Amino acid sequence: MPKIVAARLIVTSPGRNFVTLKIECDDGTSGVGDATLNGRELAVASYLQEHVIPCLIGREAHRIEDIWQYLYKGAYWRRGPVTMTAIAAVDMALWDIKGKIARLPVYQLLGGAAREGCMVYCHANGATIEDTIATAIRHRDEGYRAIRLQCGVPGLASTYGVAKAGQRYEPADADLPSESVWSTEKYLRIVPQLFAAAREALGWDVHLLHDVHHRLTPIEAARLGKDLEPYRPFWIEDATPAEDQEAFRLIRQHTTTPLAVGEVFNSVWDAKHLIENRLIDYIRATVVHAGGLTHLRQIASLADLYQVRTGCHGATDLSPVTMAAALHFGLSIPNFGIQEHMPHTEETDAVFPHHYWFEDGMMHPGDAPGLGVDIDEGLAESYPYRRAYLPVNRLEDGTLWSW
Ligand SMILES: O=C(O)C(=O)C[C@H](O)[C@H](O)CO
Ligand SMILES: [Mg+2]
Repeated sequence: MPKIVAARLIVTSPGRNFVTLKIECDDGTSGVGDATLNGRELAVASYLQEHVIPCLIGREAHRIEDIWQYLYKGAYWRRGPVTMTAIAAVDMALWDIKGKIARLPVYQLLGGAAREGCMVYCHANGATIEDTIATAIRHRDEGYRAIRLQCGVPGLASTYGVAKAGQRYEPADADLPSESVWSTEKYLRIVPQLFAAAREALGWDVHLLHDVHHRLTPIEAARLGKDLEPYRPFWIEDATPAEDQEAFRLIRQHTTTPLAVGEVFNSVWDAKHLIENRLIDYIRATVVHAGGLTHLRQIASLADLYQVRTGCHGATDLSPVTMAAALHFGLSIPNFGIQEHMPHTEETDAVFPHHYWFEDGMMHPGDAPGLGVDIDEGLAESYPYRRAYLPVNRLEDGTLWSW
């Protein structure tokens, strides 16, 4: 049985920060795991370096479940984004190692392909409705079958999901948190207009999605859901902050627009009430922030009992290692719904050579043994870490609000 002899962290910033864990075994096999927590990268790196790596040395790499339980129960302090991201990195690297030793892609170890590929959604954003729709048309022509629409809000200088003129959208945009101003009233006027224009321009054969990004109260979210019903959105996401889980019952009572929640969740316990009470339709927990493949499978299994499907988070702050793991996961589970796909920059793709591919609106993890993604450590070294924060958000009167 291969034993873990070394584990090290690679922190790199090819345009944005990524933390990667590489585990090495005495038979020469190695595996990689993503440990990136946007804006809090070094907290996870330090947790791994100081508290996890010393416990890994000498353990049998094949005992994934036991190592998971050891790191979770053995820490005494459970859950939380830093802990669960660190455990996820170890878990991904161990599945990668197991696949390489078995000479099988990870999805085969998880039960094999349950579908031909994973339907993905991309992002269309623009300062105006017209700009957003022009981008959506381009993405549809590239083959995407599902597109998330976000547009600027007249009267607000910036909003979540919309890039500055001529730039790619990247939320961690400054050395210290930048501040944006938010108006629910202005926002609720524009989004139904965006969806009406999108159906007019794109027709009905493409799925349309929208991310509220935690900014509405339950009754405002209910109104948005109702207003969007005529345009049949695939989902609205994070309609209200999910700490207040009963709030989703109120939203549900008013609208049939499907609800997606959970990109900030890190444990099945965060999702249990929402799932068991049928308060959501899609669970967005991800491999990297929810304890790796081992724990995300548990979340998906619970969700499957209640006909809740997965819609894993896949923004650019999740590295190509997570993207690969998400595709192995999505291909193999019974209740896959959709996977977010926000392509990485060329610099990031070069640092993380990978085998996954996109065709005709679907992605596939490829058939390389393990996760099918690696890290070019020499190239990674040429992009040193740069501190970067997510913005904060305030109402027009200065009240701090959810970003
Ligand atoms: O991709 C999404 O749906 C997001 O909401 C992206 C998040 O803002 C981003 O990952 C935060 O780091
Ligand atoms: Mg989101």
